[in-house]
Amino acid sequence: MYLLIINPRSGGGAGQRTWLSVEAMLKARGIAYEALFTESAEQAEAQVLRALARREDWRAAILIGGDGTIHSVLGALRRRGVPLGVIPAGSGNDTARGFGIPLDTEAALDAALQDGCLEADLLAGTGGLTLTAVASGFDAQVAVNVNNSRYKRLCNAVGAGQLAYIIGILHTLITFKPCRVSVTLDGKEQAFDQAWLVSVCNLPSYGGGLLICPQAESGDGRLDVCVVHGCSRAQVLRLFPTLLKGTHVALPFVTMLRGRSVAVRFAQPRHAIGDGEPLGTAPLAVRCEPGALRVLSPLAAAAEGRSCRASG
Ligand SMILES: Nc1ncnc2c1ncn2[C@@H]1O[C@H](COP(=O)(O)OP(=O)(O)OP(=O)(O)O)[C@@H](O)[C@H]1O
Repeated sequence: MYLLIINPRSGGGAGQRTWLSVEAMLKARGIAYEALFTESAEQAEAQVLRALARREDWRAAILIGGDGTIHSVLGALRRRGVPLGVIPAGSGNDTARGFGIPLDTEAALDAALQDGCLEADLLAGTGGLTLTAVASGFDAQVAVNVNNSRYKRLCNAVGAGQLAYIIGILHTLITFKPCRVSVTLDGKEQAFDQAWLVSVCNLPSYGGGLLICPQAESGDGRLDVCVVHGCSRAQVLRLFPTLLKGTHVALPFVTMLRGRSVAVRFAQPRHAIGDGEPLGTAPLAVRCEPGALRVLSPLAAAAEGRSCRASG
């Protein structure tokens, strides 16, 4: 029996449209499932826990939504053995990208119905559990500004969602002031002056494919950290296109770190987001929780040592 978890509102209504086509595919293939529509991020974890407790023969929890929806159910799936399948229906879909899950609905359903899964780490700490990245500073401020803006609604209404983020970057670039940050990695503290952002990653990309930590691997028991510091506004602006290929790692004002736990303390209050959802402005403390989640992934077949079977 499969549990389908659906956020109809994800991707501006893509969740509902995707569900309708998945429902038709499941019926056509004669696959047994129960559908659970989550009402809000706050209630989702309890809804999923209740559903999981109702029976013991769940083969997988297949989620239709974006990274924010996945974020809301991580607590229910952590260390539970029921693997997570993802049918992307968000605007960013960085979880799907990180696990090699196709963006096409039928191909993603195929990936969720096969048995190969990966043991994935989670980021635990400030704001609970995160699967993709905890971002703080400039990038989080862009997300907060875009979400609170009128231009986001205007851009979405004309089908130009990406444009809202370009406007958001320019808008934030004018107002944001870098400041000193202390980054304590596995107990060792380093300080960076004029810091723009510190991103703590479990998967390589955030923001819809921006490769902020291109070397990050979800199952290596480590978190990857990207610090952007000591650069001008023009250099930050030029940094964004390089994130599409992850070539920013070679720039002199970018420092990449790797470890098991990290604490981030900016000299000024700075916003943070986890899986694209707001986490507030408190200092961050994040640790890697190895193998806390099983994810159904087409990459499982090629992964040595960290692949698992959904039925096992
Ligand atoms: N489980 C849930 N059920 C209902 N609503 C949710 C749930 N989780 C989050 N939400 C709300 O729905 C919004 C959209 O969901 P989601 O983040 O999955 O899609 P998105 O923002 O379009 O895509 P992405 O996160 O991939 O960019 C979230 O920002 C949040 O406000």
